[in-house]
Amino acid sequence: MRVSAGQVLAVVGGNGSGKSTLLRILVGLSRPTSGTVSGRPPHIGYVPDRFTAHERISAISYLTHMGRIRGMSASAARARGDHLLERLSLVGGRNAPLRTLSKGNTQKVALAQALLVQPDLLVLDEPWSGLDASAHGILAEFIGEVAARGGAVLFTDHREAITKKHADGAYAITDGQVTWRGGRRARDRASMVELVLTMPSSGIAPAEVDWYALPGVVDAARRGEALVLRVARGQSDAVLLTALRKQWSVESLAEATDEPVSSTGVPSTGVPSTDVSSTDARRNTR
Ligand SMILES: Nc1ncnc2c1ncn2[C@@H]1O[C@H](COP(=O)(O)OP(=O)(O)OP(=O)(O)O)[C@@H](O)[C@H]1O
Repeated sequence: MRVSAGQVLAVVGGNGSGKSTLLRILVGLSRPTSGTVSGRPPHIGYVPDRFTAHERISAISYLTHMGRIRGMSASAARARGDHLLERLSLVGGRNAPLRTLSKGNTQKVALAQALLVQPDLLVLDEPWSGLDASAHGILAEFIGEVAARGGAVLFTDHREAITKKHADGAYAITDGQVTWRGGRRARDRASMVELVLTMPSSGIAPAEVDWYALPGVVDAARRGEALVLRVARGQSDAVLLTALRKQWSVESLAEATDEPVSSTGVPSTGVPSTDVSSTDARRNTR
């Protein structure tokens, strides 16, 4: 199974087929008996299928606490938490103790905690369950925003209509086997740009850059003298700025094609996509 930056993917399958288990393995909460996960990005947002909140702590105190655990300052975490709860229209208010919240409102707090730090990978286990119609729209906005920034999103849902509407593609789990069900690549393509960098005419060699460490870069490869980067549209300005500061010249910037720029690529310290492979999943490569 492969989850690329900028993609929104669904995992579908019947009750008990192993969707939640696969997601827990992906985020690192469960260890697979066999198989590996590679390329997990630094910031992962996760909404579990069950979010038990029998706590006295208020919604905003909980979010502030979670933000602090993830390295945010208390004031930044509180401000971000407030912003997210406001967008989600939390009924009961930010100061409501978690244990007094309804299922849907608890789900909103779970969603907010996953988005406190902008995630490179957002993993949502049946995120629509319990949410009302207006919150459905906000959830779709959040998913779109993460993907537009070059993050990957993976979610589960039982309903075909939800999967078709929100995902670029889907993996299905049947009898312990993960298979690619296909999908569209439109969002992925539209949100990627190809940036071609060359040596400056001054002849001064540009500085080395770990391109994969820059947010939004999903591919980097040499093409002759040039360096070709595939970058999420939302991050292309920042990547461009870094390139110019490191003495590269910009030859072109265009909408990316469907194909990766190269299969060989530039050696990286980070990996731009997350792979999950197991004895079973390996038989079904995309
Ligand atoms: N690959 C696997 N090998 C062994 N056990 C598994 C595997 N995948 C899932 N299970 C077990 O199957 C049970 C159900 O799995 P899980 O909760 O992941 O299913 P699900 O598809 O999310 O179900 P639901 O749609 O009802 O939420 C769990 O007890 C889990 O430990």
